[in-house]
Amino acid sequence: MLEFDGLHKSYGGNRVLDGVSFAVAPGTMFGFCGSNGAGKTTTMRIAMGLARADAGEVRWQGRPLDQALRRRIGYMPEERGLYPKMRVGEQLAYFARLHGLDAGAATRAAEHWADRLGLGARRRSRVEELSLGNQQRVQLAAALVSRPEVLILDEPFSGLDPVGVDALAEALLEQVRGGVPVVFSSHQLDLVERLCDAVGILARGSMVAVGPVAELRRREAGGLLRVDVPDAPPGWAAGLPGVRVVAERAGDTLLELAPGTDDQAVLAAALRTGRVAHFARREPSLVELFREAVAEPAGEVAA
Ligand SMILES: Nc1ncnc2c1ncn2[C@@H]1O[C@H](COP(=O)(O)OP(=O)(O)OP(=O)(O)O)[C@@H](O)[C@H]1O
Repeated sequence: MLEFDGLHKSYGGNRVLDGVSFAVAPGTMFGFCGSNGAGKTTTMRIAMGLARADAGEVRWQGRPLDQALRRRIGYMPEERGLYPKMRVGEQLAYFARLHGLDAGAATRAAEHWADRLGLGARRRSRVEELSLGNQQRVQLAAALVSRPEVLILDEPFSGLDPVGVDALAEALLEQVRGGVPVVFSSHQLDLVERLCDAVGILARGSMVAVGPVAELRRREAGGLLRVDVPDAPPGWAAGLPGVRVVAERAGDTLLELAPGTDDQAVLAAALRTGRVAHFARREPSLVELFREAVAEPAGEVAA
């Protein structure tokens, strides 16, 4: 297990992390989500020893991370970290050697990952000559080239075109199939939902939701009901007790039911308007879960 355990971190009076805990099992992909400034980068930097936690620790296979263990981690920093003048192939081989591969193995790994990430034709180019998206591919190759046991990636998908996203996603899934735990931060929730076994949402200094996406969606599904009543007049559900109309378009209506509200009463009201084309509980999307999770509780906003 890769375990983030009770991380606290303040910068001056700004409390950024207030007990961040989550775990990533070997062979699983974890999507690390949260608003801008929530503390995702800070959490990853603490894991990599680039920032110091005020309290808490990060462990891999039960051992707190130290510099020796960190050499076994592939890390993609948010600020990126390539040498602009170095050629792509040399750079990748250099990173591989830094992580302990011998010269021959480092060159082979550099070639392999350049090809895998669609950079084969650019191996002799200087990094500064590449587009931003291609520099990003190099950065990812740099994280993979040392055959890491763990991958920690800060927004690896940002700025990639759809082909680049697919190449990166396939490379990461292959690592997962090989038993590597992968944690990556992202604002691209569709990707997180598609790729990740589990997701964590960071807000107000701690993880406000953690678990498999399907489980989180099921857990929150209780309140949402989609009713399609094509013949109903606009506002047909507005006065129903315990019901809030979330959206309504030509009779296709999304309702949020307060706890304890009888959905059969809603069905009866729907039938009174005429034909009911659809009536079902609806699971929220990850975007809706995210919005809900990061929203300030009403009391705190007032405060
Ligand atoms: N070295 C630092 N000194 C002071 N404040 C910092 C430092 N690093 C981060 N912070 C603050 O910590 C908070 C969390 O920043 P962080 O970069 O970890 O967020 P994030 O979740 O990665 O955001 P984003 O999604 O925008 O990348 C922010 O308020 C930021 O200003």
